[in-house]
Amino acid sequence: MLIYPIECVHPGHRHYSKSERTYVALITSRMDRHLWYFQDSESRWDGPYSCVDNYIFRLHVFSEKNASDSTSNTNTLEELPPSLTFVDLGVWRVILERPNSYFVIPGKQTLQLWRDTIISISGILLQFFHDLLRIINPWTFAAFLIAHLWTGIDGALRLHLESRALDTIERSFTSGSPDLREIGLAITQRVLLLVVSSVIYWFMYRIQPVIKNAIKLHFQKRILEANLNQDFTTCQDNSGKINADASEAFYCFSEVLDTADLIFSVITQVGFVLNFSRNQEQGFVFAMLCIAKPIMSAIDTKSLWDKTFVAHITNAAYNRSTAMFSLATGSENKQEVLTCGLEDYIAKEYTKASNECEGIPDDYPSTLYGLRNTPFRDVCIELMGELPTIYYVASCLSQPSKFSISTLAMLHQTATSLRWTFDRIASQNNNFAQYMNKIKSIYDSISAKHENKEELFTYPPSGKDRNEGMNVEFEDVSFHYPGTPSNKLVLKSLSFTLPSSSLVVIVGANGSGKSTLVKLLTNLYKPSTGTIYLDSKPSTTYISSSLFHYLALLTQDHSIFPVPMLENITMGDPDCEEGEERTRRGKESARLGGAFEAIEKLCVKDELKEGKPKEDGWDKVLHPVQSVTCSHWPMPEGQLKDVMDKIEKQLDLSGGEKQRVAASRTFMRLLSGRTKLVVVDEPTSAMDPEGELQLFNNLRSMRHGKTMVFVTHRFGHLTKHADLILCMKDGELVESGSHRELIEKKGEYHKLYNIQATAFTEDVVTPTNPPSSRTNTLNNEG
Ligand SMILES: Nc1ncnc2c1ncn2[C@@H]1O[C@H](COP(=O)(O)OP(=O)(O)OP(=O)(O)O)[C@@H](O)[C@H]1O
Repeated sequence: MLIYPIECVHPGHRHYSKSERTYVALITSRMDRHLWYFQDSESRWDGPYSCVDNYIFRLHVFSEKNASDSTSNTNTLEELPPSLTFVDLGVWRVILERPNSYFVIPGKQTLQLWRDTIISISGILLQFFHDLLRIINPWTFAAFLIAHLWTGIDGALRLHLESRALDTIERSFTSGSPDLREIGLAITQRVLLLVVSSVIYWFMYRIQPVIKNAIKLHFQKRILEANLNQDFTTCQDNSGKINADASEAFYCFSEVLDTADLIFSVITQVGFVLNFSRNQEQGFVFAMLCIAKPIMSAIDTKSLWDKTFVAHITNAAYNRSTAMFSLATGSENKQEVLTCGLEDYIAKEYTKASNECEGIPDDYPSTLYGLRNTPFRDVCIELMGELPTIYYVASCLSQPSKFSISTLAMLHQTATSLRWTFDRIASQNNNFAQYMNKIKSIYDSISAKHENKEELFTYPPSGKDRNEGMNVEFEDVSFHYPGTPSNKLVLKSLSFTLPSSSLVVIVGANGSGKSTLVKLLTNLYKPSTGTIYLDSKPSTTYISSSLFHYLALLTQDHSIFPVPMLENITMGDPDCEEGEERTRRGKESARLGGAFEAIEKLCVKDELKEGKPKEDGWDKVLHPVQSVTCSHWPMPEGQLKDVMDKIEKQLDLSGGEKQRVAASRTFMRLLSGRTKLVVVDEPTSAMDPEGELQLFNNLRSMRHGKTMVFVTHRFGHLTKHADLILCMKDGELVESGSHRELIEKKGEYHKLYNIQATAFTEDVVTPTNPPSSRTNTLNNEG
């Protein structure tokens, strides 16, 4: 089941109960109600964030009319705090920090940005280089550094040699007797410089991939560890997501080196200019005029990158056309698009929406922001660029005897190099700030902290009987999902006890809080108020990892991992000793979970591995990570395409079979013998009735020494075995007791139960089972 990109989302999170996902799909596919629209709070931009960073976008509800009448930008934000302001640029709304004063000295902001960036990142930069020195061999590091810095000297050296060569040639022409030795020496030096530079650049580009890979692997490992150490609550929160990209670390390094080169270039080139101008009358003035334009454009850039901002698309028609485009192109939507006959509808809606936003630019906000400048500034800067030539021509006209071709050529060369270097400074300014932010975000991510600071004890507590399941006690527990703006309670004042080794069934209507209860039971979330006691100690006082060691959780959201099928199952008990025993247990678990036959069926001949008869289904990786890339897409017909198709070929299992694999993983965990609490949350939605019955029977057969909790809408198989049934409604525990007690109460449980019972008794009418003799199978169970 898919959620279309035009979806209803709670602000700040994207979670639904299982049934809500269905309702959203229904609402969006029928289009007969309000169209709920969500502005993506994740489309964030790099930049030095401060208060804008955590600004939460509000859910905005458009009526269908609003959505179609949407060429104008709509204000989808909560009232902005006074320190923020916004500007609409094309389809974008850009939220910025309000400037302290509208009169800004040109260049002041740029200089402030440099200062702030340097102050805020100097510590991190030191740590970054300290880490790099540990990752990269010091000799390679030094060689790479020197090669990089060479690019800074290279320009000035070339200018120097060129000036010497030109000077010698001019002197030869004017004197009438060429100084061949001098000319030869100048040319040789220049050739030597070219050779040395080429070798250095060759070396630099050769070792660059090696260094890049070492840095990426190092930071990838640290990001992986940070992700693994992150607790569930933080990981569910958008702002807590670890989004850092390890490959960026190398580019950050490269950016720091580029900046160092640049500084070096500036110093050496300015040095050359000063030296050169010492020998030329008015040379110094000329040099200053050369750099006036680049300096001016460097410090007075009207760029968005030197501002703290968040940009988001507020043009509803634009968002709608994007949504329609993704509906048409996403392979995950294809089935529903075809079967609902949505082709014409999507094409029509796309055209309608894209017509509405025609002519409204959607370029990057920073580009659009730059276009707001008046032409006056550009004209002034361009005119400044002409000053050196005007100045030189004027001085030649006033003193023609001083005219020299070589000086003119050199001054021209110098002016070009200087301009180029200063232009680089203008663009480097933004890049440097961006990349420094990236380093910061990488380090922020890898130092993400655990939420629970009180963890004191390891589970199980001393004195716990090995043959007993976990005792669970809820004392006045309420819960709201962290980050939900309204703090709406999803569970309200729950108090109950699940005795050790009992079999408990939780029932209730959709959205009543069953799965949330499961997340609290398994310690994924902590209660907002109240206490959960696990074997008489508050759950928050246990070290989470030690507690998880004794838990087994099976839900319908379990996934197939991108590893071989057998490993997919044996990962249920990572502590199981490698080798034959692990394989035996894996296969035994597959039998118990009902996945054995499905996995055996995966046995196929691997056409690429010549001579290898058949690949074992147990070794098959169902959803391998993408490993193939090609030069053309789609690949033209031919042998190369055949090879690619074979590499790409994938097998798949049915939904029910995948659930069986996930169940097998849980059995692997149960076979470890240490599990004390088993929680099963509707894991059989896609299974056939026989498979479901078998799974529940197999789970029950292993209940010795375990407390077992089942969440289910299908009561038949389980309730008659339950020691305790908890019936939930709107986040409250409305009834609890045995099946018989709850039926006798004639309350919520009785109502839910009877709906299922009636469905069976009214519909199953066969010649051997005439209406008069209908049997109420389910009621008889009670
Ligand atoms: N991650 C989340 N953040 C915020 N609210 C959530 C989150 N997950 C669920 N909810 C809300 O909590 C309520 C209870 O959801 P829960 O999944 O516990 O219900 P349920 O009883 O398991 O429903 P179903 O039978 O449909 O699976 C729902 O109203 C849902 O919108």
